[in-house]
Amino acid sequence: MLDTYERNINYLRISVTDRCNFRCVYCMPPQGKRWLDHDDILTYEELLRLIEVFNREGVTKIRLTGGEPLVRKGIVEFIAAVTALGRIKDISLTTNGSLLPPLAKDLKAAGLSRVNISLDTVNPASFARLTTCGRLEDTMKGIESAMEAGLAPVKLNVVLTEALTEKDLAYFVELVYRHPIAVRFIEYMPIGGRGFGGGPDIATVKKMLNEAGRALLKPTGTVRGNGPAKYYQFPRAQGAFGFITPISEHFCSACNRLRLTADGKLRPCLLSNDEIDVKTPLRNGASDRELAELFHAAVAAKPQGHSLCRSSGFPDFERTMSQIGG
Ligand SMILES: Nc1nc2c(ncn2[C@@H]2O[C@H](COP(=O)(O)OP(=O)(O)OP(=O)(O)O)[C@@H](O)[C@H]2O)c(=O)[nH]1
Ligand SMILES: C[S@@+](CC[C@H](N)C(=O)[O-])C[C@H]1O[C@@H](n2cnc3c(N)ncnc32)[C@H](O)[C@@H]1O
Ligand code: SF4
Ligand code: SF4
Repeated sequence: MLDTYERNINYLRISVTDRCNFRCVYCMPPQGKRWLDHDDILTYEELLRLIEVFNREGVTKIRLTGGEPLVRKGIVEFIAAVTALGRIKDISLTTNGSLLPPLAKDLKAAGLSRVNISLDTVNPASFARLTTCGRLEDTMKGIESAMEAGLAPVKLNVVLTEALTEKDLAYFVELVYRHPIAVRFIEYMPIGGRGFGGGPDIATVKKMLNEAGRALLKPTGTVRGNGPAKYYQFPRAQGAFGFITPISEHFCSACNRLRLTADGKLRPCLLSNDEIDVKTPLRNGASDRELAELFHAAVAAKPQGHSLCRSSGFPDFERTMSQIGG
């Protein structure tokens, strides 16, 4: 469905839970957040109904996120049910990877196409500090299991922090030469974390990658995805690097998405507090037509760009990133 600015909205990011087994410093406060009660979270049946209705309005790609989507029980069966609808072309998932090893093969068999895994550094101490309670080794095993299961292309999400070192970049260069992995560097967005600064900027990272790879990264269009990353490749490398620049070079003119929070709010823009409640009407017996109208309202409410584009600065965010799904 086209929005006011002629953007085709065909992608829904669904947060299946606000819960997480990590506490990344840029994503949530150190004490975590008060979790939603189970009753406040959309059930899988409710999610399936919304997916069917929104699919008729043009949604063909879905990403499951959270919090950590793999902490929610029944996720494999849910993905199988979405697959069984036979209408969604691309089902993907964003995860911290730590819980993937026992699930990766089942997720693939259920119809999950691919995973994006967060990995900000390969230094175990820095990883533990950034995630507060994560272990590097668990996420590394998760990445291996995703590759073995064929959840391809595996993409890594690296938020730019001061923990990112030359050693990390050398590791990532080696990785993309050897494996068909996409490593994406993401600018920090000031939303709901502990306040954050430092870390190299994108230009510095690109320069350091060129030095570490002893070659020049060239733009490439070969990486499958629905998101905002711009991709580059070294000659003869199997994988690629991507850059996600919501701050220095935003991509709002190509925005193709809505978000659905775990507690059933449709969010027209990641970086705006506006939300439309679908859970209450859904639970009060709304018809498919009425639910479709809420989808239309969310599409109509999509801003042309985030508030920094309008020079009014970011608002005070009411939710953390973990409560929206990134
Ligand atoms: N500002 C902004 N950031 C986004 C948007 N979509 C994703 N991001 C950020 O991009 C990073 C990577 O997101 P992912 O969940 O891995 O998904 P993706 O890159 O959109 O997915 P694919 O391209 O389909 O693989 C996260 O930090 C997101 O918060 C968006 O619409 N606006
Ligand atoms: C909120 S997480 C949810 C999925 C999963 N728990 C994970 O970490 O991949 C989704 C993505 O948002 C990114 N993210 C979280 N907080 C961010 C911030 N303040 N700025 C930029 N990206 C952020 C994470 O690195 C992750 O790649
Ligand atoms: S980025 Fe993902 S893993 Fe880290 S705290 Fe947020 S939701 Fe959890
Ligand atoms: S900031 Fe908002 S408008 Fe811009 S790409 Fe992200 S969700 Fe879309």
